[in-house]
Amino acid sequence: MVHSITNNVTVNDCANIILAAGGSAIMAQDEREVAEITSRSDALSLNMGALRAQEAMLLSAHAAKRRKRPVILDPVAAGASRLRGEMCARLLEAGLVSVVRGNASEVWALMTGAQHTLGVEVNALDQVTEQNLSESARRVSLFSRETGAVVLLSGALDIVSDGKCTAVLRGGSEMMRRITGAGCMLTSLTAAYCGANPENLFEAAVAASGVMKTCGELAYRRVCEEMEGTASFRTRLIDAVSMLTGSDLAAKLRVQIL
Ligand SMILES: Nc1ncnc2c1ncn2[C@@H]1O[C@H](COP(=O)(O)OP(=O)(O)OP(=O)(O)O)[C@@H](O)[C@H]1O
Ligand SMILES: Cc1ncsc1CCO
Ligand SMILES: [Mg+2]
Repeated sequence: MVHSITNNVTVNDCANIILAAGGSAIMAQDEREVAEITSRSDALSLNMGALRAQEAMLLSAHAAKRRKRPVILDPVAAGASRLRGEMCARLLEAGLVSVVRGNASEVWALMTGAQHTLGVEVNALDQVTEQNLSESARRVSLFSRETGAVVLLSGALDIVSDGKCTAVLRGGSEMMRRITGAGCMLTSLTAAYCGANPENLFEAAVAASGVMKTCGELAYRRVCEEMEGTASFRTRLIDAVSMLTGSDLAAKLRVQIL
């Protein structure tokens, strides 16, 4: 059971991907009930696209900490306004975050306080490439040690680190960037797997990254076969998660431990 405080743009996709993965979803933001809902859930997902629910986020995060439930932070557009960066910093500095899942611009903004992202999408200059991979992985690992949170930085290459071990996952599809919410869905999937595997959040984050990359490939293959576009891709992505088997995943998964 994942309790999500998330944005209105992608909330339905977030609920559906959790269900597709075998979890249950509850979206709740009212300050009078959130602590109770979090206490009864296995994981809490906080998405900065729902910044109006700041008080609810803090109440929920404290409830999760009391119950030792993992808290997954999606720092949506962390570099786009001071308020977003400050709220993320507040949660991180209070030790309320177990896993951070963001794109490169968001993670670098949290690390440096820089505000050069215009919106929710990654800035091309920030992206992880094969050329800057080892330096990027070093920074992600450092950020994980600084915050005590597992960090999942997503993009063409996903990097996952718990400060000791760092993994790189390749694959997925360019089309994942042409829909809104692939990142929010990855955050939701991460929360579902962290709720199911609270003893090993690094492994849970690697699993979420690997499932999303694999399903992005399966969905892309399907839309190409059917000559479909981005709206169908979004549907096919959730379809692929709901139909994925362990052997499909084992056959496709490519995890490199650095
Ligand atoms: N160029 C790419 N090639 C392959 N996979 C990609 C690419 N870009 C993103 N992805 C995948 O898309 C998913 C979402 O990651 P992304 O970094 O785009 O999130 P985001 O920027 O937070 O998205 P949003 O805010 O729109 O939800 C991840 O599974 C990631 O691996
Ligand atoms: C487009 C958008 N704006 C705030 S949240 C969100 C969803 C993708 O992050
Ligand atoms: Mg995002």
